[in-house]
Amino acid sequence: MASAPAKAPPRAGVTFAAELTFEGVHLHYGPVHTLKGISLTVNAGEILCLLGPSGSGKTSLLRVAAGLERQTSGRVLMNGREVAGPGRFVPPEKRSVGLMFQDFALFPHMTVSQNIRFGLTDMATAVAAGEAKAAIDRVGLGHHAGSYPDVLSGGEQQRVALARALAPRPSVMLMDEPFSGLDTRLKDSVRAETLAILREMRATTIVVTHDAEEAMRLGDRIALLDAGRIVQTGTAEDIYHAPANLFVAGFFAELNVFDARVGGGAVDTPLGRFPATGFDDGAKLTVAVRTAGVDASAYRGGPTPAGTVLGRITARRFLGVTEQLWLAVEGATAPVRARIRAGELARDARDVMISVRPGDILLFESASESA
Ligand SMILES: Nc1ncnc2c1ncn2[C@@H]1O[C@H](COP(=O)(O)OP(=O)(O)OP(=O)(O)O)[C@@H](O)[C@H]1O
Repeated sequence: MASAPAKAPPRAGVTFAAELTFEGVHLHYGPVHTLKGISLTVNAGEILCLLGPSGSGKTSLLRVAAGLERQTSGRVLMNGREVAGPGRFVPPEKRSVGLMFQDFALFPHMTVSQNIRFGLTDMATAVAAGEAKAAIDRVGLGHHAGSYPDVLSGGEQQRVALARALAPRPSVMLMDEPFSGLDTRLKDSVRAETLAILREMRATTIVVTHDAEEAMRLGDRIALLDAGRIVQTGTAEDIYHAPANLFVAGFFAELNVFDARVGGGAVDTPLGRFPATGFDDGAKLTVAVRTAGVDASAYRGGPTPAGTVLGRITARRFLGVTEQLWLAVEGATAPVRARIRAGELARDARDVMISVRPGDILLFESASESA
């Protein structure tokens, strides 16, 4: 039998994952109605990303799940058992939840080892020491067990915070923007390693983020929050391909947006005429075209192929793999933006033929009409 690679990290202890359910949860902070009827189930062992703009209520929902905040109405259940509701409130320390915050919240006067053992007070000393050591080794910080947090890098502090949250083997892990304090280069590797550990532990996890790409990288599913309401829940692919509304579409991709009215089963936009299947003639639509779905090739005169419109480059910016173009197009009140592969358009191109990939056109009934 092949032996395991010498440097394989020790494996993380497995938790007993719980299903976590929110039922019609409302939360008021005085006059501020922060959560407006949240109903959501996070399956046992699932990693769910709670995504939304600043102030949408992500942290508040996490605090309700942890028991740090008591909702105004509605219920929270773990494995079908009410942990917060009209008649029952289980305090945070009795919920088997692990918490990890954006600033890591390590105790500066405690060593790495003491920080991790902090959450293991219910265990016999020898057992706690063993569990803490296993958690430290799993995040690769065995050599720093006796160090104080201030000598650790940001990435190392993140790993201590992760080990501390996971050492008691919580049934549910709640992570509030756990990577936002890290620089971009470090973020990718720390995120991948964290994900690997969460998968090993099989803890039910909610990760709060305001970054759609991060949510797509991490989550089995994503729940998108806007102003205290969940606007859509699904896999990254589901949401990207079939966003529920313009807000969701705009959260997942950069868009060009036009207003149009359906006529003859289609809409006319500055980028061409697109089919409007499923909408009534006369309906007012918002047409969103992902910038990554707009293509441009140099125009050197003569007739243009069907399905293309002409535009003039007003600005272009090299971004490494891609290039961003700003295009003046007849009928468009704002510059049309295109995200093309870098190097595909001649440097001297000025006038271009623009085409749009059908899969990148999204049609929504205009808010004023659907209200
Ligand atoms: N303790 C509090 N007292 C009063 N209002 C609060 C309190 N905590 C949060 N809020 C308000 O509730 C709303 C949601 O805040 P929350 O922190 O949950 O949003 P968030 O989506 O996590 O935002 P961010 O990404 O900026 O952290 C905001 O309007 C906020 O001002």
